[in-house]
Amino acid sequence: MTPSSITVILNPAAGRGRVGRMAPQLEAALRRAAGEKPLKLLHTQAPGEGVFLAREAPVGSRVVAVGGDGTVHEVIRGIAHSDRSLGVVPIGSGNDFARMAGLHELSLERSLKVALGDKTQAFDLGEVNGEAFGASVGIGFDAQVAHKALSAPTFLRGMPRYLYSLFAVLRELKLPELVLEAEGKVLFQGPALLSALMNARTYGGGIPITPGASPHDGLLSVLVAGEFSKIGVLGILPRLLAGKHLGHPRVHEFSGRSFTVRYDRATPAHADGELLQAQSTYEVRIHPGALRVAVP
Ligand SMILES: Nc1ncnc2c1ncn2[C@@H]1O[C@H](COP(=O)(O)OP(=O)(O)OP(=O)(O)O)[C@@H](O)[C@H]1O
Repeated sequence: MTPSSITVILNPAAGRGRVGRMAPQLEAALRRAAGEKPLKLLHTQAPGEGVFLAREAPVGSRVVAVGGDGTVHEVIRGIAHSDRSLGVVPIGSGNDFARMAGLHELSLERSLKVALGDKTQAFDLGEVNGEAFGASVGIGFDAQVAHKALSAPTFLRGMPRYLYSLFAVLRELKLPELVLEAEGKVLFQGPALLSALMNARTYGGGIPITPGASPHDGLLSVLVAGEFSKIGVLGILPRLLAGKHLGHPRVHEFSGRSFTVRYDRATPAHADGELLQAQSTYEVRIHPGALRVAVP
């Protein structure tokens, strides 16, 4: 369906500042791709602002996120459960939402055309503690590493920053106790390294945590990594990166529409790679087909 108008939300900080550097070129290309369609170009000024800008977009419009998963996440939160549709021009570091939607390998020119185009598809929409998400929720170790990275020395960037944070978390590793429930039934109980509740197959920039997940099956794919020692973590990480972790006896898989994830303490979590306020309980569910996304 043709959107009534198009609002483009650019995050100048995304892709380590690439969107900001490319902004004049991107804006010119967007105007060309929009042709006669009414187009509004907005830049976020600060983290979180994308939610509000997207919320103000007109009824029935297309809201296009130009940036990475964080930008897409904010736009999704702003348009969830409305009649607005999402366009994505993936210029981030991770781009797992774009990967899920089959957009990440398009040329820039093609991805602009697709993001502004009329073809859309219904995607399942996630919800964690009342807030929408698109691709992933991760709770535990991976979120702790992301949290630690916020306070890592500023001279460390990219992979060295990640490795520094990973070993800092590993040094103090003390697993929380997890109870995972669905429909009143306990599915897992015990110490847990991490849990992932996924719409997408990947998170963290292509890590295939739930290779069987689909954003069109009306279900969340859930993975729990149970009790792992420090050495055990170092053993499972390379398997995880290669998508070879599923046969491991302490890795458990579930699927369903709604889960309660309860920890014995506040445990860090992220949604689409964006850190959430740490809680001890996360209610996670899926709304089948609730998000319309522009696709090739
Ligand atoms: N004007 C801004 N200045 C600084 N940060 C911003 C601004 N607008 C948004 N942000 C924040 O920038 C962060 C990074 O954005 P985003 O995730 O889109 O890019 P990325 O990190 O390069 O990509 P990915 O998440 O795919 O790895 C988000 O947490 C978002 O809230």
